[in-house]
Amino acid sequence: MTLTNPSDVLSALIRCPSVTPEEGGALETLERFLSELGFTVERPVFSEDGTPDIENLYARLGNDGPHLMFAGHTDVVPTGNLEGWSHDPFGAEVADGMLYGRGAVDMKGGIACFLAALARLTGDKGALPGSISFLITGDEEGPAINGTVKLLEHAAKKGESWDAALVGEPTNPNQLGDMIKIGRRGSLSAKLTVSGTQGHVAYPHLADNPLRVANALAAALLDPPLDAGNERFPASNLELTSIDTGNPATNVIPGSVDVTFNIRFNDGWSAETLSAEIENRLRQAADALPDRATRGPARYDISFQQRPSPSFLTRDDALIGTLSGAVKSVTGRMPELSTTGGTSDARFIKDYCPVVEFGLVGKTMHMTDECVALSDLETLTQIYERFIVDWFQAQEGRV
Ligand SMILES: N[C@@H](CCC[C@H](NC(=O)CCC(=O)O)C(=O)O)C(=O)O
Ligand SMILES: [Zn+2]
Ligand SMILES: [Zn+2]
Repeated sequence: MTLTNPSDVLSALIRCPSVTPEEGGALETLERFLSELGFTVERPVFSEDGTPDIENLYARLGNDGPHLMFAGHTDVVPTGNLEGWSHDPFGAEVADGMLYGRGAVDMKGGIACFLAALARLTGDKGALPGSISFLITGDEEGPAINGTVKLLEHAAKKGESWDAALVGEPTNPNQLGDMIKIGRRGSLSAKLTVSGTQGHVAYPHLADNPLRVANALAAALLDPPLDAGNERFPASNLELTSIDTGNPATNVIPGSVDVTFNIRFNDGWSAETLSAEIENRLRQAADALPDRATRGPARYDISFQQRPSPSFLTRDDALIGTLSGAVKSVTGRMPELSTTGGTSDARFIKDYCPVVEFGLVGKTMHMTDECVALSDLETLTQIYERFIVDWFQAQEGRV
């Protein structure tokens, strides 16, 4: 195997079953590869009550600035139904020009391409005109508590600082060159509990069905829409994720119901203003309920997630321009600058340096038969190579 070949690197990583929170040998493999390239590697483990211990990796090549960070994760989501896979999810099998395996695109593939790009650059041209770091967690797909956020704090405490960061998440919807992510919407989850009075379905006047109230309150959450979006971000969106009474019987009115939902919000909101809006909508909907004269006011409780994700937007035009230029020069396509989709660990990195995201095609991420075209691995490696060279050159121009 050779480190300049991204499919060799990716195959080795896919063969490590690193389903969150298991390290699965993936960080160990990466450490070996990075050490071969001359990186100084650290493997801190972070812990917190109520969460699994998580292994992480921070590696640096070079001692001087400018300093570019590549960030990502080696943990992967579970395989799901094994019968849905036509290839071993940890076998790294190749068929018809596609490399199969969990993490192929999300995002061991991105890591493999960046590592191969560096192996080519350091092999061809020797020392870098600055430093490059890998900031890699084993806790992106999980609670994200013992991962990137703590790794950044840990490295910064030791005196590390960065001029820019590239996250290698799969940002392209259909083909390489489609899309760069320059920001992310925020994420806020919540649970609404509505209490009623349990009873017999044939005697509803003796009970107080919480589902009737929950139905009205949920409708008020969904309509009107939170906003229409703006030139920077798509519209904010509230999705119901569960309505659960825990009631297995068909002839019992349940005593209470939990309604859970998640909101993806743009930069018109903060978690605080959004929580206030939700509380306000619930209050108004509860006050407007008909037929509560005999049963009294609706009884409900709303609780919001402890650690919501903020929205963010990268405003470093030079960084975005360098990445877009690298994508265009290799693929011939000018990528869309987007803030669509989910959130990512870039939400933590943005507190330390400007951050942009570009990786593989995300079509099969989290699915059975996750796979990547071998040709995409080669193209992304060339894009990363171009980006690294151009970024360091642009830094010289800045001095
Ligand atoms: N589990 C973590 C973080 C969840 C992050 C997740 N991101 C994606 O699925 C990426 C998809 C994309 O790039 O559009 C999400 O948005 O839920 C946590 O909850 O902290
Ligand atoms: Zn990912
Ligand atoms: Zn993922």
